[in-house]
Order: sequence, then C-alpha cells, then structure tokens
Amino acid sequence: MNVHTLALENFRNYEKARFAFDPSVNLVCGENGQGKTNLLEAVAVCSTMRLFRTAQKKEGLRFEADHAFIRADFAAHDRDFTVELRLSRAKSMEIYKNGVRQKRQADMQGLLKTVLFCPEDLMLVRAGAGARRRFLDVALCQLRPNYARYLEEYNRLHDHKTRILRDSEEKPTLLNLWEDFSLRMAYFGARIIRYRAYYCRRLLEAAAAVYADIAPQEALSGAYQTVSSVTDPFADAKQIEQQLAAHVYAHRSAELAAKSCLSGPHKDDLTLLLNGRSAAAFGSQGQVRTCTLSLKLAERELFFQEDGEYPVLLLDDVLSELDRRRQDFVLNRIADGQVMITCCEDGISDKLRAGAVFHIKNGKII
Ligand SMILES: Nc1ncnc2c1ncn2[C@@H]1O[C@H](COP(=O)(O)OP(=O)(O)OP(=O)(O)O)[C@@H](O)[C@H]1O
Repeated sequence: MNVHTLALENFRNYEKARFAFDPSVNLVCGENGQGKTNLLEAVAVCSTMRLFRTAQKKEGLRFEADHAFIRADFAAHDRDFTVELRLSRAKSMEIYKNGVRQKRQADMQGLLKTVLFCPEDLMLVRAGAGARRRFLDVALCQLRPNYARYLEEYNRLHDHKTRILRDSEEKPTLLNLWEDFSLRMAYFGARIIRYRAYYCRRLLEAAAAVYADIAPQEALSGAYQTVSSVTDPFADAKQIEQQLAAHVYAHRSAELAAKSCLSGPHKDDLTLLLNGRSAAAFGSQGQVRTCTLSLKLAERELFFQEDGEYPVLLLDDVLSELDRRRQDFVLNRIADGQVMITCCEDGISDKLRAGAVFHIKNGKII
C-alpha cells in the first residue's frame, strides 16, 4: 500500500498544497503548529473517512473557507486508486473513488489501510483497561468482520441489561428478562473472548520481537486477561459460553445488588510488562513510547500477514523522548511499507538515511 500523491485545498491550515511521497520513509519537519499533524490527518481521513482529532468533519475546512478537498492517489495490491473527499459547510462530506461518487462511507473503509500512532495513543499503556480494549477492538473489527458483528451485539445487550438492572428496583418484572440477556451475552461474549485470545497471542509475540529489535536490553511481554471463570480462552466457544453462563448464574444476587453487569469481556484487559514489571506503573516515558510503538508496529505486521501488504504507517510526534538508538530504529529500520513521520526537532532529518524530507511552514512546503 503506497500513497503516491496527496493534494489539499483549504484543508486545515493548507490553502493549496501537493505532496509527492516516497514509497519508503517520509519525514515531515517543522516547528509547532505549522501543519505536520494536519498532513497526517489528511492521509488518515482518506483511509478511515474520519478526522482523527474530531468527530466534526467541518472542522477540517480551512477557517473562512466554504469548500475543501483532499485527494490521494495510491496503489493497493498493484492497482491504482484515487480517493477524493470534498468538504463543505453546507453539506455532508462527498466521497469519490476513481472519480465516481460513493454513497456509503463503509464502501471506502479499508481501501487505503493505515496504522496511526499519535501522542494520545500513549494512554494505551498508562490508562485503564478500556483504552486497551478499544485498541484490540479497532484492530480486530478491521481484520474480522464477524468479530465486529459479535461486538456490536454484545455491546447492545450489555447496555440493555445494565438498564434492566438499574430500573428493576422500580419495576421488578424487568428481572424476568435477566436470564435471557445473560445467556445471550454469554453466547456473544464467548466468541469475543476467543477472537481476542488468538489475536493477543499473535500481537504480543510480534510486539515483543519489535521491542527487542528497538531495545534489546529490555523485554516486553504481556497477557490477555479475561473473566477468571474462563479456564482456557482458546477453548471451544461452547465451553467458554458455558463457563460464562455458570459464572453469571452464580453471581446473580451480586449483580442485582451492584446494578451492573459484573463479568464478561467488557472487563477484559491486556496486561503489558517490561522486564516482568507493569509497564503502566513502572515504565519511563521513553519505555512507554517504545511499548506503544511496538504494539502499533505489531498491529501493522499482523495486517501484513493477513493482507499481504503493509498498511501506510503514520507516526505523529513519535521521536521525542526517544534516545538515539530508538530514533534510528524509527527512521531507518522499519522495513518495508510506507511510513510518514512528523518531527519538530532540528537535525533529525540528518539522521534519515533514505526517503524524503518535507519542511512545513504555515501550511506550505518550503
Ligand atoms: N480548520 C482550520 N483552518 C485553519 N487552520 C487550522 C484549522 N485547524 C487547525 N488549524 C491550524 O493548524 C495548526 C496546527 O497544525 P498541526 O496540528 O498540524 O501542527 P503541528 O505542525 O503538528 O504542530 P505540533 O508540532 O505542535 O504538533 C494550528 O496553527 C491551527 O491553528
């Protein structure tokens, strides 16, 4: 997967710009607030159809402008594509694929695959389990359409059952639905657990290898953690389902007292350890950054194993807080596939051995 060119008009702080990218590394340099992240955001929106910093696409329109467009020419599986996105204040975003208007965003998602690392991703290691579950879910939903369906159904049942538990004091008859919801959650939950267990095993293996490559003196490890009553998350889905159901029956009164769903994959976590100790609790800034980067590169590797092509890797502000060796890895040793890296430190471009460098100032290439 390879973005050849990107043309921007009235997008964020770009009035008009055209980038011709290198198929390997592209380093985007500039001082703070000049448009480096805006550029990565423009590439990412051609992949996900969303702006990664806001849910409001109109925020992408240059201040005072009424219309904007983003056009990417890229190759995927030896075929050339053009994606053009037109933003306007008056209408919702229009999408064109090879010049033909597309009605549904869903038809475009995944055509250009990207993996993004942005500073907010550092929360992946430090924050609560929810951030790690979201990371797993986003990756798995792209890889496994069935997973996306199971997850959607499980989340719907979870919300509904939570309302039942909450409202049951005022309306005790609602509890007649408790068993049916619990069993259906056990059915979908079992399948989610199995998918996550297999994905985490491959992800952690790949992430540990990347980490060892970047910092051989440290070791990244981890484990997928699910409900304690599930003895083997790799087991047959039927067995997991029975264990989840037995657990929920055994804890019925506790659930009624807590008025919330006490167990299931909505409590899952992915524990991450550096040299055998919690990365969240004991990792330094640079180690947490390396850990997050390793997970993202592992996600990219698994995409490659499934798809036969690397997604475009977008690394926003990944280099700060990394020592020389780790910076060298990011700049020069991410093998294969296209990479776009932003940085604001002077002198970084001298360390890049191959690829293209773009200097950005006030929304212009200088
Ligand atoms: N819709 C918009 N129209 C015009 N300018 C915008 C718009 N949205 C953001 N900007 C401007 O873009 C600039 C931010 O660009 P960007 O986030 O790409 O910076 P950056 O180069 O990545 O900086 P940093 O190194 O600080 O992360 C800001 O000056 C902001 O005011």
